[in-house]
Amino acid sequence: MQLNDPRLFRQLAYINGQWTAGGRNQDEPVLDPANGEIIGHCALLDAEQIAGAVTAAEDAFISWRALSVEARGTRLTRWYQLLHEHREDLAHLMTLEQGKPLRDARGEVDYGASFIQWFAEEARRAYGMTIPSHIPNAMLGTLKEPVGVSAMFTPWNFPLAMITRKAGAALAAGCPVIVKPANETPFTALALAELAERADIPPGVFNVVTGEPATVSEVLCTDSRVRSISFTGSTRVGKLLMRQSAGSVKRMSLELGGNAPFIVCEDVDVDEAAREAVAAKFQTAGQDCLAANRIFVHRRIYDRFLERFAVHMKALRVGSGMMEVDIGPLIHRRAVEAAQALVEDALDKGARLVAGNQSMAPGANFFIPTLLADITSEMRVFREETFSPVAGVCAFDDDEAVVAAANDTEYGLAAYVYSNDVKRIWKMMRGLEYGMVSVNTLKMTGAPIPFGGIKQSGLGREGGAQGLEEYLDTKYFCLGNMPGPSGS
Ligand SMILES: NC(=O)c1ccc[n+]([C@@H]2O[C@H](COP(=O)([O-])OP(=O)(O)OC[C@H]3O[C@@H](n4cnc5c(N)ncnc54)[C@H](O)[C@@H]3O)[C@@H](O)[C@H]2O)c1
Ligand SMILES: N[C@@H](CC=O)C(=O)O
Repeated sequence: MQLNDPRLFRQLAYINGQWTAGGRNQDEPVLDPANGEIIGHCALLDAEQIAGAVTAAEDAFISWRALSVEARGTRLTRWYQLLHEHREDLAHLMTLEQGKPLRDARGEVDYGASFIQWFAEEARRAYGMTIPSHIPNAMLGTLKEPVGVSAMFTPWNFPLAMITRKAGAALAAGCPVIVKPANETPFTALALAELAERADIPPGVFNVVTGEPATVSEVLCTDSRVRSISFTGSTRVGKLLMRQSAGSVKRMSLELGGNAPFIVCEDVDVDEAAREAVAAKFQTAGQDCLAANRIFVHRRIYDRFLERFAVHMKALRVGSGMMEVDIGPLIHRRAVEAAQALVEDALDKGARLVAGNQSMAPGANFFIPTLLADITSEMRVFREETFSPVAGVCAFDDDEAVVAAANDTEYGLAAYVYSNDVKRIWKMMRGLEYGMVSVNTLKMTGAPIPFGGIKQSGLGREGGAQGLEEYLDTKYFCLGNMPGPSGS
């Protein structure tokens, strides 16, 4: 691997400021999804080593929380700057292990770094309040205090930004962090640890543990010293972590699956809406919790929309993320097989294949963008998060029915509406049971916004002022028998 700074490529876990090999030196290979070649190995820590990370974080909590908000902010700002200085290396590492096009990986470094900068500043505004007293001669109020050791499980689709969106908030709030990156993408996380060390984030404050997911989650979710669990990934694993954490009643932040509806009304520019829908569907090869999963198009423009969608979709270049492409490989072969199974299920149940020829795939882990028309709610492609470049489209006739169809899912993360009629937009936006609704634009995320879902898409919010709250407890105080305003 050719990095400008080879020290960013770390194959050991990072605990208490020490690069740590697995128990009995155990490790596992990490593969390049574009060609299946081994990029390197990551340590498989045992339960005792992971408990050691909790001890280190708990010890570090005392001095980290005691630092002034400026002192923590200075270190976070330095970390943010280092991410920018090493943008190219971080993007290369990310493309190697995740597969996304280099251009997208560079975008993710910028996106991920922006959370660190945001929270370095936002922590200054962790205000408590005073409360007009109902008790004679008492002063009432609240303080904000860090929750304590925070463990975070992060996914392979955004190996950098999902760490910084959680860790930036926790560190700024005064909480030490233990990150468990996805086993598919540990190297970006370990490079972040190297940069955290260079930014003078003290030992024990930012730890990265790698290992068997079940071993790591068993330790971190059941240890009562860990006060908060944050997870981004599938709803299935989110529920598992909730169950594991219930015994020690932890703070839970969950950013789980989505099944985003993308609603296109008949009053829009059809070609433009089709172009946007293609971008919304195929970002990160469809492996994105915000990806448009069910595309509802008004019947009056349905045929033209399908035609324009197919044109824009076919223009997408598929290949290794190291080349000039729009779509890289899926994360592994299982994901390709899962996509194929979704397509077969839809075709068996009457969907129409408009475009998508899998025989053109440039390798075993690639999936050619596929467009299915006339999907129905009986099909898996409608009910499940496809997490692949498979687009399902269906026609609608009236607004109330489309909102009801869009809400016909256990998920509630993001929804898109395209229309030029402000009253219609407002009505749909209020009716959609989603944590985030984006109108006439794809670009909705960023550090200042409260990212998150309702229903089985999760709990809590990341980013914005709300993102900091996830790592703060409210302490109420009542000072009794105080002198009155006159000093009496
Ligand atoms: N919301 C997101 O950003 C996001 C990201 C990745 C995956 N997903 C979901 O995952 C599905 C496909 O991905 P998959 O097959 O890898 O899903 P998965 O649920 O098997 O795994 C998702 C992630 O969870 C981790 N994981 C698995 N078991 C765990 C455990 N016991 N403790 C802690 N972590 C554990 C894995 O390491 C992996 O990184 C998609 O349908 C999508 O819903 C969502
Ligand atoms: N694309 C999302 C991450 C979920 O997969 C984001 O922008 O945060």
